Amino acid sequence: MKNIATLLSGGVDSSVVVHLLCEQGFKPDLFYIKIGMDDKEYMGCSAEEDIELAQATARKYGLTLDVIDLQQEYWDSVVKYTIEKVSKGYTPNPDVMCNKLIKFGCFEEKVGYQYDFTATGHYASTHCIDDQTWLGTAKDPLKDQTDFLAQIDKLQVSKLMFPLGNLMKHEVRDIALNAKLPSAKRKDSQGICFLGKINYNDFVKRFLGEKEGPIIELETGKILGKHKGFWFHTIGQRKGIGLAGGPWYVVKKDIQENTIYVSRGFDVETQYGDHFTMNDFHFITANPWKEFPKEGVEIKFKIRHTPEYSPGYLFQKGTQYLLRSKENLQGIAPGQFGVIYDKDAKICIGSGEISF
Ligand SMILES: Nc1ncnc2c1ncn2[C@@H]1O[C@H](COP(=O)(O)OP(=O)(O)OP(=O)(O)O)[C@@H](O)[C@H]1O
Repeated sequence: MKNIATLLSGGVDSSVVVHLLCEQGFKPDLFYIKIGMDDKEYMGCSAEEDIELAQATARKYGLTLDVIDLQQEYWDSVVKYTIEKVSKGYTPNPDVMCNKLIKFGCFEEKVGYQYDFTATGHYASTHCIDDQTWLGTAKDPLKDQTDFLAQIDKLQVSKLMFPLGNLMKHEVRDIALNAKLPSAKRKDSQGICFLGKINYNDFVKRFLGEKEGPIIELETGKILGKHKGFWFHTIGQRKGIGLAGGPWYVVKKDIQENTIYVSRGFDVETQYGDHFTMNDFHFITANPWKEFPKEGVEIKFKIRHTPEYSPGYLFQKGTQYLLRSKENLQGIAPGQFGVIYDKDAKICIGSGEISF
């Protein structure tokens, strides 16, 4: 019998994982990971509510729930990475790092290593091809979370179980309602591990403060207003720029000068690009392409958390990888991960940070 650790958040998805595993005859040990600060200013009381719901689920199935405190580790790794990137003008992705370093990193070192598998409620799948485990996409394209998992490694993926990968979200909700799970009627969580629970700008302000700088129209050079620090803005951003007569989009940032450049209009050319390079490209399981043809390898990719996979070509240039998109892309922001899939978007091959 497989020995399974299950990461339980108190939300609907991971509770359904517990239900499905028990239905299959497993008796998983359940773990809630504490990653936020106890500081109420940051967290409100949602962690307490999460833990109560997780405990209720554990009781319902007669399983044990342990709370694993990884707050310090989270701040030392994920928060540090986030602030470092933001201060250099990049657009970080804390969720990607939380999965790699915390949920499947520190947790594995402290607890997970004692188990054969770790199960989570991520919408993703695993596939065994040629004796190796590969990360696969989820059946529900709206819920697929492989882009958040695209920095995990071969060892991590080989130990993971994603029991929801073959289900649509509405099926998961139905299972939760029919099984009368304590979390059945809970709303979906909104992305970013703990940052989703606080105001992102307040969080950034606490670390980097404010520093006024100009907002300039790219095409005319006209100063249109002021911003409070380039770190509050990201390429492609439309909301929260504070200018009248829009839509305005952030199209460029000058970090040295603390200047934000914007363009106006629904479909302005300066918003678009069709290629980017990635540093330190990370293959999850292996590099499936022994050689890169001159015309590139045909792939699908994502540069942000969207349901669509975009078509493009991947090229290798020394230690860097270059992606050329078949379609124009809006808001290519350095720091985001370019996540690469096979051409049918079935396997998530890996990811690399988009460089300036
Ligand atoms: N604090 C936590 N402790 C333990 N596991 C967690 C925690 N947060 C998330 N997870 C695990 O990671 C998975 C994906 O997390 P995400 O934040 O995307 O939640 P979700 O898709 O809304 O899932 P859920 O409905 O279970 O909260 C969860 O299903 C769960 O298995």
